[in-house]
Amino acid sequence: RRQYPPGPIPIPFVGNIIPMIWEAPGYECFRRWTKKYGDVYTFWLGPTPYIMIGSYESMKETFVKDGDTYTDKLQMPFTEKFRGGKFGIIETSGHFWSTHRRFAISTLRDFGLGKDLMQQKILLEVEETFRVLDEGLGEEQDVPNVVYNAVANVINQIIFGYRFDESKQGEFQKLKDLIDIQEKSFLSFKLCIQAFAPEIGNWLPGKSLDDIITEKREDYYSFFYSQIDNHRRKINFDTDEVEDYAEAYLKEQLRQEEKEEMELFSDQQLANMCFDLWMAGLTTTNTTLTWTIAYVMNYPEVQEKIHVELDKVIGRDRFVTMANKNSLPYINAVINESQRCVNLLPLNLFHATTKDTVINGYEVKKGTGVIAQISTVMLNENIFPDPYCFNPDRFIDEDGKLKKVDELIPFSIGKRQCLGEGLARMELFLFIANFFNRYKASPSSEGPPSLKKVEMVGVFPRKFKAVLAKRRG
Ligand code: HEM
Repeated sequence: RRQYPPGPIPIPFVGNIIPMIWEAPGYECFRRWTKKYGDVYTFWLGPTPYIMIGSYESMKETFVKDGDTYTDKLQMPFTEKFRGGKFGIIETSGHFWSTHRRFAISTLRDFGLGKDLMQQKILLEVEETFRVLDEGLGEEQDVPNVVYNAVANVINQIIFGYRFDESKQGEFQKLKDLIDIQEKSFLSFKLCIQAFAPEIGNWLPGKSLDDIITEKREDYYSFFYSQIDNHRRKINFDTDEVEDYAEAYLKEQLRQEEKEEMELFSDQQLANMCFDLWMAGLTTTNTTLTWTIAYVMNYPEVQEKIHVELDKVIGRDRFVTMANKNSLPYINAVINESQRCVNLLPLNLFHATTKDTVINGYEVKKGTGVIAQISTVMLNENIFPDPYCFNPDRFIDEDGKLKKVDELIPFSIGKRQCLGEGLARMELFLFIANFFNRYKASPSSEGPPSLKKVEMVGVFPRKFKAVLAKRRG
């Protein structure tokens, strides 16, 4: 331990994971350790040390100013087994990772900026959401379920070019069940321990990670491979026009084959890229949206201010579009504050150093785990006084304009910062602004949605019912 920055004393085999699991969802132990040991300390996940970077300033010194040093990943053995090797983007490193990251970013950027495809696809889902919710006006409705379907349709449209309409409900239900099982699995104490401290976890009773991986892997990948086959059958290689990510990838695959560099753009990598984009794009955005609606419903004065702003700037019966974003500072402040309070990833994703380096005076070897502790930064009371209080006004300045606060980093920081940030921001804005422009949301007979985070290690979608009234039209 002496070679690493000081931190909490690890217990053999489990390291420091017990407080993280006990103090769900995990923010408080990290905040406590940052106060006790400083903004750079060591946290042990089972037998592996991770250097935690717990302040914005230290993240800038490391992840930003020396970005290339912090881009590697340590792949967990169970995910390598699930994927069938080192594939995808979230857990790969080096040239392979940077090639696919560049390709995915430029493809998404092309959809967003070049052709406005992204906004069109999202607005289509906003419209569909209205159609479904309008059918239950005045009754208690499962709003999160409607939001979930919409977000799943957006990501599926972007990756595979189609939405789950009536004819695809069976296929969609199968995927939903799989995601549900995955979420529930990671809420299990055994699986958490097994993932991070296998020596102990393997001995606990109940289904093992290996059992679950073997059971579910085929179900997931058969969906992605059948999509790839469908695309290959229909694709027109004679034009450079692309409508979705899978099509863009297959065309790039052909270009690479012509250069005889086939391994980089294999089908297995495409299936894993789709898996990563699908999962990362669905669960994060869905969770943030459901919590945002839940926060607003708990603060009627916030909903009132949203309505006043929308009435002033947008007016009656039209969609809010990205062109209106800069004229709606209060909605932007509500989304910022929701993202800060949702604080989706108490631990964030793990990185590793690409070379020997020095962190806070400590010599650190290549391949050492490092984590940008974004949840601690977003709960720093010096930047965000009374940090657990939901207060969108903290993002509004004296002139009523949106205040930029650097420490708001829900998408993380550095070269592996969220790749879907542009898409996510667009979805959050278009869904929240249009939802509250159309409806007033009131609590069901059970009261406003609970804002308690009880699950271990993560933040999960809020489940609640709401009664909606149409504001106009
Ligand atoms: C509100 C929504 C979202 C939030 C809060 C969020 C947050 C994050 C965070 C914190 C990371 C980890 C960055 C790090 O390693 O330091 C990440 C990575 C990632 N996100 Fe998101 N994300 C969101 C939506 C999306 C969407 C819509 C997509 C897909 C289009 C996406 C795709 C990814 C991918 C692929 C990575 C891994 C990037 C890499 O390792 O290079 N995310 N995200």
